[in-house]
Amino acid sequence: MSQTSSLLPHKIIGVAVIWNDQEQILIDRRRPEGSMGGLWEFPGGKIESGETIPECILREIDEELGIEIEVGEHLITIDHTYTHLRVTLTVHQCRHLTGVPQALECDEIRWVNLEELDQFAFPKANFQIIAALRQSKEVKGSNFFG
Ligand SMILES: Nc1nc2c([nH]c(=O)n2[C@H]2C[C@H](O)[C@@H](COP(=O)(O)OP(=O)(O)OP(=O)(O)O)O2)c(=O)[nH]1
Ligand SMILES: [Mg+2]
Repeated sequence: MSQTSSLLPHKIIGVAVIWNDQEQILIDRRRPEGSMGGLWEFPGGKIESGETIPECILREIDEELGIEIEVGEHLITIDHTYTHLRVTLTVHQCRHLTGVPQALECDEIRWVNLEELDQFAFPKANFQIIAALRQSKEVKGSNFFG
């Protein structure tokens, strides 16, 4: 890690890996303008003061996609330093409950399976999330809640 990382802005982010009944995961493409524009991500966003991570995830998913989810177990927490920014991504396994996802704050959304994730361009920190998802599937022999 670079010695100047403490001078960078630091964002604390709650991130949702949302599964549906077809064992697919919801991903969204960031808007073209702005940081990491055009890259795919797992939905989520910045924690607000007084919130827990599960509360942040529930709020962000309602704001960004207009759906209701169940926030399940913690998958992984990643601390990653980009050139301009440090992020702490706390990732939870989640289950889609109700509502059809809408691209309210992103460019595009898709349901994909674990194997298909490699076909999409994600920010660098996400390689660890995807690796953790694959490992979790191997260990448990199922994706989630299964
Ligand atoms: N939601 C989400 N963010 C990710 C992922 N991977 C990754 O590096 N990030 C980074 C991108 C952003 O810098 C940050 C997410 O915060 P955000 O979406 O609220 O931030 P933003 O830059 O879009 O919004 P803002 O500061 O302009 O309000 O975390 C991911 O899989 N999901
Ligand atoms: Mg966001």
